[in-house]
Amino acid sequence: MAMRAPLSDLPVMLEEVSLLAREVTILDHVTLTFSAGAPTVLVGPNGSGKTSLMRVAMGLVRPTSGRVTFGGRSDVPPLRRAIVFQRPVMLRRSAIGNLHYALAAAGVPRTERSKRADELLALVGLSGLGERPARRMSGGEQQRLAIARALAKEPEILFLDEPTASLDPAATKATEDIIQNIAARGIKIVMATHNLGEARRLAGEIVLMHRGRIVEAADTMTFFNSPKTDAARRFVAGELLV
Ligand SMILES: Nc1ncnc2c1ncn2[C@@H]1O[C@H](COP(=O)(O)OP(=O)(O)OP(=O)(O)O)[C@@H](O)[C@H]1O
Repeated sequence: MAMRAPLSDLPVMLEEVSLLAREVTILDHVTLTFSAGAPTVLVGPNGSGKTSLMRVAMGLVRPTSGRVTFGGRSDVPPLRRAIVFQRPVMLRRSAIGNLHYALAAAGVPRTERSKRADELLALVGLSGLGERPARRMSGGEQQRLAIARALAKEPEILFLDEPTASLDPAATKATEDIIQNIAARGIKIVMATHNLGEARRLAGEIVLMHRGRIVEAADTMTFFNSPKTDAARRFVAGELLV
């Protein structure tokens, strides 16, 4: 059995987090908590800071100021956190080969890897495609394989950056089903999307970002039915936030 960290990374808390790059403010005093439970969906215009927020919350980037803690501790290595980027890069191997690599990196013993890889492929609906060269798979298949790969380390929290961007409706539905399935297993999902229908379908809570700030954070019903800020009202109505 792989050794399990005895402590939880949850909740992931950002307190007054700001991030500057070359004097440009990318995140501006963001305070937000990701707790176990239904998915948190990040929405907001291009460049509003969704990806940057996830990178900071994952612990990949240190904020310029403010604090990030994982289960109350700082500087916790990302053993129980995973992120799938918008354009995941696969190794030049089969789908199964990619999963074996991730399982080895996660410390899963060699004798258990084949069984686990098969389970992960099934979880993302790719059973039967294990021998395909990963880089030859379709965009939607690669996105699902990337999710399976991220699950190899049995994360408590999984960050997904626009997992259905550029997918057609059928592939989007398949990916949404997988996300719901993962959430139902008790893994906290935090994801960015530009698809408000998807946000409505998947989210327990919605966080609207604009110019590096959180302009509204509320449970999904409240966000869509009675947004408090003018920006959120306009966003929900489909107007452009500039
Ligand atoms: N390392 C960096 N150096 C300079 N600027 C950066 C850096 N990282 C991000 N930015 C800028 O910060 C802003 C926020 O980017 P981010 O990718 O977080 O936004 P986003 O909300 O995820 O956007 P999108 O919806 O387009 O994916 C953008 O203007 C981006 O160009």
